[in-house]
Amino acid sequence: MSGTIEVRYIEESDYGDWVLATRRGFLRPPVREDQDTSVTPSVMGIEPARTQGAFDGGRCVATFRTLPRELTVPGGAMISADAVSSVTVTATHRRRGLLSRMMARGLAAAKERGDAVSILVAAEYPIYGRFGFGPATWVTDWTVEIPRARLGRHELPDGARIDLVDGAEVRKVGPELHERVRRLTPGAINRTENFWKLYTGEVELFSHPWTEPHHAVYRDATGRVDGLLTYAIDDVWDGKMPQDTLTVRSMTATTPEAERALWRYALSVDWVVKLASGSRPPDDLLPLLLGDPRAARVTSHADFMWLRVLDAVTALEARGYAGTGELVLQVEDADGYADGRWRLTASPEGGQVRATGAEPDLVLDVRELGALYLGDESAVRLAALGRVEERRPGAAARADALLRTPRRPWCPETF
Ligand SMILES: CC(=O)SCCNC(=O)CCNC(=O)[C@H](O)C(C)(C)COP(=O)(O)OP(=O)(O)OC[C@H]1O[C@@H](n2cnc3c(N)ncnc32)[C@H](O)[C@@H]1OP(=O)(O)O
Repeated sequence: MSGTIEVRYIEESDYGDWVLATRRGFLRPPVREDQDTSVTPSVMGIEPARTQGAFDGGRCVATFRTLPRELTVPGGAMISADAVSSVTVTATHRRRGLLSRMMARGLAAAKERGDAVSILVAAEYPIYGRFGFGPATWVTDWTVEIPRARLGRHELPDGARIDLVDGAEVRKVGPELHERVRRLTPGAINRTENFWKLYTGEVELFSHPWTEPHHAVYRDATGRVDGLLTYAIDDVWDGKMPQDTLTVRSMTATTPEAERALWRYALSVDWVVKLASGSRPPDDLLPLLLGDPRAARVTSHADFMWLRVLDAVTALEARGYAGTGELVLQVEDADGYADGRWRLTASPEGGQVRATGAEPDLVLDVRELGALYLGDESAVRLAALGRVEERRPGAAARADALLRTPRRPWCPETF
C-alpha cells in the first residue's frame, strides 16, 4: 500500500540508494559491488532540497528531482522554470500513486518559489498531461542519403572558417556561444558548468559510457564563434567502399550563415554517405538546404519539452507578441495554480494580464495553455480538436495571430 511508503526530500546519506533507484527505474543493468557510482550525485548536480525519494522499508523505490533553469520565451525574455528530471518508480511499485505524490509536492514547491512554469522532457506522451503539462516544443530527426542530396559546390562566407577543436577548447568557447544561442531561441534553457563537463567527457556519468566525439567550431570573419557542431562517425566499409554515417550529437548556431556552413560541412566529409541529424526543430533548415530535399527522410517526429504554467500572469507578461489585440482566456486548472479568467492585452511592446469578470473568448485547460505558450501549437487546431472552446467566433485565430512565432521554439537538449 502506498500509505506505508514515505515520500520525502532526501539527505546526503540517501544519495547512493537514490542513484541506484534511478538506475532501476530507467531499466539500466544492476550495479555490481565493484562498480563505483559515488561520483554520480555531484555530476548530476543533485540538490537535496529539490530532490524527492519514496522509501519503502528504508529502501528507495521512486525518484523525482527538479533543476533551477531559465527558459527563453518568445521575444527573448527569460523566465525561471522548474525543470523536472530523474522521474522513476521501481517496477515493483508502479501505479500506486507515487509519481502523483512526488509531482504534487514538486509543483507546490515550484509555485512557492515563484517559478512561472515547470518544464520536463517526457519519456512517454501519456504520463504528464494529467498534471497540467502540455507539449510545448517538438523535434524532428532526419536521415540524409548524402549521394542523393545534390548539395553542389559551396564556399564559406569570406573570412569565415571551420576548425576541429578538442573538448578543452569547447569548454572555453561553448558556454559563451550558448549564452547567445539561447537568447535567440524560445524554448532553450541555460547550461550549467556540469553540462559542459558532461558534453566534453571531462566527467562521465556511470550510466552513459563515454566515446570522444569530433567538435567543429564555426568562426565568422571577425573570429567570433557563431556555431558548434559535435558529431561521431562510425567506420563502416563494404568491400573497398566506405559507408560511414555521421551522427550529430548537437549543433547550435547564432546565425543562419553558421548553421548553413556547419550542415554543409557535415554533409561533405569524405567517406560519409549518411547523416543522422539528431533531434532538430521541425522547421530546421536542413531538408531545404539540399538540392533534393527528399534525400532527407524523417526518422522521428515527436513532442519534446512539456510545459506547465504555474503563474499565468508572470508567464504571459514575460513573453513578446507579434501583433496587437486583446483576448479573454478562461484557464481551467484543477490544481488551482493558473486557474482564472485573464484578459491579455498584447502588442509588440509587450503583454499585460489582468483578472477579469468579462465573458471569455476562449476556454481552455492549463495543458492547452502549456502547448500554446511558446508559440508552437495552434489554437485553431486545438479548437478543431475540441480541446479549446471558442466562445467568440474567430477568437482562436486571433489567439494564433498573437501567440504564434515566426520560427518554431526548440529546446536543444534533454535535461
Ligand atoms: C521527466 C522525466 O524524468 S521522464 C521519465 C519518466 N520515467 C519513466 O518513464 C521510467 C519508467 N516509468 C516509471 O518509472 C513510472 O511508470 C512513472 C514514473 C512514469 C509513473 O509512476 P507511477 O507511480 O506508476 O504513476 P502514478 O501511480 O502516480 O500514476 C498516476 C496516473 O498516471 C497514469 N500513468 C502513469 N504512468 C503512465 C504511463 N507511462 N503511461 C500511461 N499512464 C500512466 C496511471 O495509470 C495513473 O492513472 P489513474 O490515476 O487514472 O489510475
